[in-house]
Amino acid sequence: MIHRFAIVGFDLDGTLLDTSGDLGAAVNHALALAERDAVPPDQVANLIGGGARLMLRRALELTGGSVGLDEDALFEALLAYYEANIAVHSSLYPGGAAMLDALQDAGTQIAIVTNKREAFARKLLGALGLDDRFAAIIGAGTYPLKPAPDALHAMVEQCGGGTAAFVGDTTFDTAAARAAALPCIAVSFGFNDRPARDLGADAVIDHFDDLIPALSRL
Ligand SMILES: O=C(O)COP(=O)(O)O
Ligand SMILES: [Mg+2]
Repeated sequence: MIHRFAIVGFDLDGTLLDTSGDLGAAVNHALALAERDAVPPDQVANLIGGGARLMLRRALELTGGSVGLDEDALFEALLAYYEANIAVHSSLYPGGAAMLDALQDAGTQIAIVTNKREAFARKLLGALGLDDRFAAIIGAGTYPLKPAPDALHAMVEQCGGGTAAFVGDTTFDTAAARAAALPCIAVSFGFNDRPARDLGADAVIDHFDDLIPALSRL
């Protein structure tokens, strides 16, 4: 046994996948409709983690506020653009494929819990040829968003129960894991809303090669 967990859950944006290019393009599409400047690529990561609505709100705040704008219409435009361009610049972080293989070879069930809309999460994972691997894919739509623990409880249930750990990149993930009483590992290469060592995780990894060793120490 390489680690003690029957289930390892992953956050999607900024944890398993670097989606900042496509999310950034979608948010900048909405900003352009509002005649706002684009958010520079190095600032896009700071907008992501609490769902698409919060991403748009944060982008509008950065570029002059939302007074006088039809935020609902901008949000719909953002979603439509994102859905049509969901996997143009998105890919697994380095070492992700080998790490998922190693977990599955060891008999571990892998799952996704994301604040991204579930249909989008499934479409993106499908476009990358990854959707068949996961025992559960849970996105926004059915349960309250992370940091609420509900989706993590549902993940364990959908995987048939057992000891679980969660891997994430923001305080939305670490707080959800804490609330669900699951051990949590933070990745330092994602869209961290605080320095990775301050996210409140049980361990921090800088590369997916270090995930299984970190799980085995929990
Ligand atoms: O949609 C978001 O803002 C974040 O999604 P995530 O939960 O996969 O990081
Ligand atoms: Mg994330």
